[in-house]
Amino acid sequence: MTTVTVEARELTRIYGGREAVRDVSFTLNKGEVLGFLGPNGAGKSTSMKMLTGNLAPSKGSVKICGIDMIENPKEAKALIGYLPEQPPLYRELTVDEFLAIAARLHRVSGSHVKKAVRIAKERCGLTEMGGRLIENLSKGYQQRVGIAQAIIHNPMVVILDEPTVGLDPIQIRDIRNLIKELGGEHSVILSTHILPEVEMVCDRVQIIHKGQMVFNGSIDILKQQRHGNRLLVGLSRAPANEELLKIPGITSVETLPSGLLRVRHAEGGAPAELLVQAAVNQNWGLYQINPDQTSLEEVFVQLTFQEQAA
Ligand SMILES: Nc1ncnc2c1ncn2[C@@H]1O[C@H](COP(=O)(O)OP(=O)(O)OP(=O)(O)O)[C@@H](O)[C@H]1O
Repeated sequence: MTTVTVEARELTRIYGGREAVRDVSFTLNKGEVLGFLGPNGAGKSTSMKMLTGNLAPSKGSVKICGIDMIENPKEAKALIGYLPEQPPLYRELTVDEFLAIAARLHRVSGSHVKKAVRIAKERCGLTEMGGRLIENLSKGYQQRVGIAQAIIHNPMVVILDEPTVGLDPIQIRDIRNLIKELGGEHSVILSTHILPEVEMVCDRVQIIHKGQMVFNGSIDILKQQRHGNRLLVGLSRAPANEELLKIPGITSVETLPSGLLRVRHAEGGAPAELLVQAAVNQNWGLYQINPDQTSLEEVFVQLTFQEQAA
């Protein structure tokens, strides 16, 4: 049975008469990692703050495991772990000291604090770092400490706002792996402006643009959009485009600067086999044929453009 952990309904936030977030609704199930994707200024942080009870919505509601954030904020917040965009770290403390304080703030009972700190450190790859001052850690390790404080009370829902910003590629890879692992036991909402990050880490994605949701679906649907209806074809003795257009299903042919041909085909049509047969029969010198994927960036532009045009 799927357990709904987060239910957001028509979340709206108005700043000085301007809607920073408008009518954002979604549900999140146990174990899912949801990507909350959007360019800078789209309204991600504002949404994260409303979801975590740090900012009151102008309209709409949030329920965490069925508990209403406005009616029962204490109970609802206890089920959430939150890493804000600016991690709340006491840099002059050691990792152990800081995590012990975070545990107490999250109401972990005195006798369980030590164990909670140990488990959070283990899960975040910080076991060897307990005695180190936070200010002396690399940014990647500081971010791990930020995630460790978010999961110290073993919350149902973990909300991470742009957790990989400012990290180097290795640190980014490590943090993404850690987020994936968290998804097994917790529900995770990952706010990010990086499309490949969502593809690597998330099961589901929501795209927010100018405060409104423009896409809400499984990561597979987003990936399918990337495949589009295009093939990249290399022919060393390419015929005139008209010859290729005679192949059933092919709707257009474009020669790219690299010499490759971008062949578009009708929705559902798969002319690759016919094209290969024709190339062999007519000695066109076929040396490459593969799907021409739309980048996630292109998909994003298409989705946000559709929204603007609507
Ligand atoms: N306290 C505030 N007062 C007025 N406007 C605000 C406030 N906080 C955010 N905004 C505006 O609301 C919009 C959404 O901001 P938000 O920080 O939620 O976006 P974001 O997607 O998280 O972007 P970023 O990744 O750059 O933080 C922006 O236009 C921002 O300028």
